[in-house]
Amino acid sequence: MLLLLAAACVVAFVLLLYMVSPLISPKPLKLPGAHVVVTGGSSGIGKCVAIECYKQGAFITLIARNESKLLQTKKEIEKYSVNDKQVVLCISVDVSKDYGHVESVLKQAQEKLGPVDMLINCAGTSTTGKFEDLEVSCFERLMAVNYLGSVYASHAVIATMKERRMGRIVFVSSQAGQVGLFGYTAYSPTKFALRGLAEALQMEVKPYNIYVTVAYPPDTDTPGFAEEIKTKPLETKLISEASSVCQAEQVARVIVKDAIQGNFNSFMGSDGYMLSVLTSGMSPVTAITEGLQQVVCMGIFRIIGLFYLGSFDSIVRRCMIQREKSESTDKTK
Ligand SMILES: NC(=O)C1=CN([C@@H]2O[C@H](COP(=O)(O)OP(=O)(O)OC[C@H]3O[C@@H](n4cnc5c(N)ncnc54)[C@H](OP(=O)(O)O)[C@@H]3O)[C@@H](O)[C@H]2O)C=CC1
Ligand SMILES: CCCCCCCCCCCCCCCC(=O)[C@@H](N)CO
Repeated sequence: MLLLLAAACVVAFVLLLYMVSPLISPKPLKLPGAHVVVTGGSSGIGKCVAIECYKQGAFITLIARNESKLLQTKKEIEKYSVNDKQVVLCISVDVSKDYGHVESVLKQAQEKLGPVDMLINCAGTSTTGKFEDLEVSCFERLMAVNYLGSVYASHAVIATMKERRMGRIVFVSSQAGQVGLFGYTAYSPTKFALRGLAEALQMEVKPYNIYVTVAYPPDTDTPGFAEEIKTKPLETKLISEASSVCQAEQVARVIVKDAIQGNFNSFMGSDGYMLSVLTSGMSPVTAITEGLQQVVCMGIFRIIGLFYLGSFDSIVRRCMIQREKSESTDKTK
């Protein structure tokens, strides 16, 4: 009897889940004919995101500073056209400098290609090093580009999206925006900031059928990453080995898929999954099953996470001892 009751409860619960899930899950965005703006679209992840959207029939606006890189990328993207109406527009602007300028170029882009359906904030840069070795200007610069750059572009398109009651905004954060690690004192806070912005903004714009996505890519093989690795402290390199290096095409595919579906969280790989569950906090869910998984897995992932943290601490300690040894032998020479 009791067993029957329990079974009935389970069935009722599952039915309830199915009933409420359409309330939570957004309708997918249709990319064919849509206008997609990609900041940082001339290189790395942004370029691959632009190609992925173009392949699916979107019109693209690329935003970055270097004009020749933009034009070269435009040519590269155009090879993937799926119809002869598609356009790739290039805009050279620094997203971190003057809001008025960013606003006016986005207005021009909308006059040419129509209102923005999806904005992907991918322009960003990274500098690693020990806290005391990084100049304070570096903290200011990274916050300006990675955080304020995303604020400016999003601010410039949100009013039209609200009027049209549709749209997608993507913030490209990082796994370093979910956990603070050795060497990332200047970079991590800029990526954590995007998460706070995204949560608050999502709550404001959800009734207008606008969905916000935060992507947390791991180390990804891009020109930016190649630059970063030149000055990376040994500790940061060793710690980062906990998560493998991804290809930009692969990362872009996941970001575009999640953005189309309106998922708040976008991650890749098993460590990406664990980090996202662990750091889900008060972030919104876009499927009931997502919430359930978080409830069930949080505790066990915390235990796994503590082991990771322990191993990171021992990497840092070993490197410190090694450094001190080599410094003292240097002195005796
Ligand atoms: N690669 C990685 O390992 C990871 C990267 N990320 C994030 O993904 C994003 C892209 O990274 P990635 O592809 O490696 O970077 P790249 O350095 O390869 O590309 C960066 C792009 O952003 C543009 N950009 C940089 N600064 C500005 C600015 N001030 N105004 C306008 N455009 C700008 C660059 O063009 P230009 O210089 O001409 O302006 C370029 O198009 C970044 O936000 C990064 O933090 C997240 C996790 C991992
Ligand atoms: C249970 C929990 C598992 C935890 C696993 C933790 C693994 C952390 C590795 C993080 C690597 C940092 C990526 C930064 C990438 C980035 O943004 C820069 N490359 C930008 O250029």
